[in-house]
Amino acid sequence: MAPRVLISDALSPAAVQIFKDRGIEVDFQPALGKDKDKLAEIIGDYDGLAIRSATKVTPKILANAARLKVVGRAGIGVDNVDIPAATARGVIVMNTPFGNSITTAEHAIAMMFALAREIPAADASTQAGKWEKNRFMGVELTAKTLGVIGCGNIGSIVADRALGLKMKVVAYDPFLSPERALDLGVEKVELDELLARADVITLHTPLTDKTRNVLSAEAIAKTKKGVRIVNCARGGLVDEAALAEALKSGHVAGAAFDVFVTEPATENPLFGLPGVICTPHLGASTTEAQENVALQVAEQMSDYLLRGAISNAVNFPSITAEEAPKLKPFIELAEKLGSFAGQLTETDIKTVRITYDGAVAGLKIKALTSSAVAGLLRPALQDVNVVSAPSIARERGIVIEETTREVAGDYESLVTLTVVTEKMERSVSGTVFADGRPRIVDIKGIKVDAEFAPSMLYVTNEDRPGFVGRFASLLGDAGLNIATFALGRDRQGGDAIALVEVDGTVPAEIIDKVQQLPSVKQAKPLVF
Ligand SMILES: NC(=O)c1ccc[n+]([C@@H]2O[C@H](COP(=O)([O-])OP(=O)(O)OC[C@H]3O[C@@H](n4cnc5c(N)ncnc54)[C@H](O)[C@@H]3O)[C@@H](O)[C@H]2O)c1
Ligand SMILES: O=C(O)[C@H](O)COP(=O)(O)O
Repeated sequence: MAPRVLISDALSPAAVQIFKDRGIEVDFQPALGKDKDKLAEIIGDYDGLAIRSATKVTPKILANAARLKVVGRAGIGVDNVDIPAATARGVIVMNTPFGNSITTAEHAIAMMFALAREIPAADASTQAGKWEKNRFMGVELTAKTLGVIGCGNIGSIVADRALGLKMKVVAYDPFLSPERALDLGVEKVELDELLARADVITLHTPLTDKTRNVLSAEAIAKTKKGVRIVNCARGGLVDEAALAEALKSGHVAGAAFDVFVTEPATENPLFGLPGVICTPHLGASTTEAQENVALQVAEQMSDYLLRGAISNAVNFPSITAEEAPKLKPFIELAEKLGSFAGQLTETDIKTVRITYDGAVAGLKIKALTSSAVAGLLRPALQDVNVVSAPSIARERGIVIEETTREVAGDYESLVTLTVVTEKMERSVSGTVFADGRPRIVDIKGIKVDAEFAPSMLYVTNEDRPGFVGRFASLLGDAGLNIATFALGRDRQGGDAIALVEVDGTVPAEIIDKVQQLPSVKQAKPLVF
């Protein structure tokens, strides 16, 4: 069945065409994001949800989204998506981190000019027939200091444009390296120095616990008298009430805001104050940027839904379309090794150790580890997948350790999963042969060679004559056909293992009878 995608925000229709061209069914309902009840009602029918900022992907929406595999944000900020809730439900969340950066930077520069020359007020006055030539006395930007708070993708484009305007640029960003600052031609400073020196301040950070109210009443008090403030990043970076006071007192000469604490902003402390210019979250709204992000998100979502390739996911490592087919058999192997160990583990898992030997060590092992952990947890928790597994394991205090060794041993690639509980430590290893099928090759240090089959019996016993005959007769008498039989032992007369593929499920009473056979230590049904 073709995957189905819902577009619930005003994306460029270019996205619809991409989905169709890729063979994905698509419903374009650009106003649906504002109707959360309707969205909750229909989201269960879709594998993918493409959004901008109007759709709020809440735990309630996710709870109804049984089929949902991916949320694609045509834009940058994913603060309208509950990422932990999506991750816990195994939903990939991806964005388009660069597609609207230039456009948004241009909006910030436009806002700075609009403030410097009071263009909106001058326009309104002129069109009202007032010709107030003496009312509007602007400031020149050349040689003024621009303070950039957050010098990432957008902040650095703004800095570049400002340098082109012959401004001096100082930047506050704890993650900006001195080398990058030098490359950009900006001066890296602490926040207090930026506040003291900037004629214009522009914000370009995400909204986090650290950046909320980065321009608080206290910070605004440290700015130069006559400073102008531009916010085209996120509402909440500036204390709106404190800024309103500073505008009224004349300490701040102007503020140009594209984003607000509450959006849509129908009322706000800044509205109507002198020197205030507002736009309705238009930073990314140009034909070019919207086309970029729509095309990109549709490609990314299609690649994931059709080929398992992951790019720009905020809750999972990237996997390219080239890597995906190479990873696929190893993802299956890791997941099955995890499942094998999970079905045999009855007590709390403390640590999971995964070792990648040989060629597999060069693949995206994060994805493999996540698959192994998903397989391991699934016997206990049905609702876990490769995206949610690491966070669920973390919540349960399970330590995950990974080791890679590029040198190959007996196998070109070998994946070994070791589970440590309070009572025991159990290892299982597997590989993928040229046929692309995963195989178990070692259990607790005993060599075997078995494929994973839908219904299997795992038996450990003492290596004594007669076991195989008795065991096979027991299954035969019960009408159970043995499809494949893999045996291994550590030494003659030592510990032995049998991994047996049977047609159909093995009834519990037969497992009990196997368990009672002489020399048998453990008998366990396994399903894959
Ligand atoms: N108005 C719009 O329509 C619009 C459009 C696009 C993006 N945005 C918003 O613009 C913001 C920036 O986007 P970007 O693509 O440049 O992001 P980015 O991740 O490339 O850059 C953010 C920068 O902020 C810095 N930062 C993080 N914490 C900081 C802190 N405590 N103090 C100072 N700096 C800090 C980071 O180091 C990074 O360099 C985001 O919030 C994004 O959602 C708004
Ligand atoms: O984070 C973003 O990309 C911007 O805030 C743009 O939001 P929008 O897609 O709703 O215009």
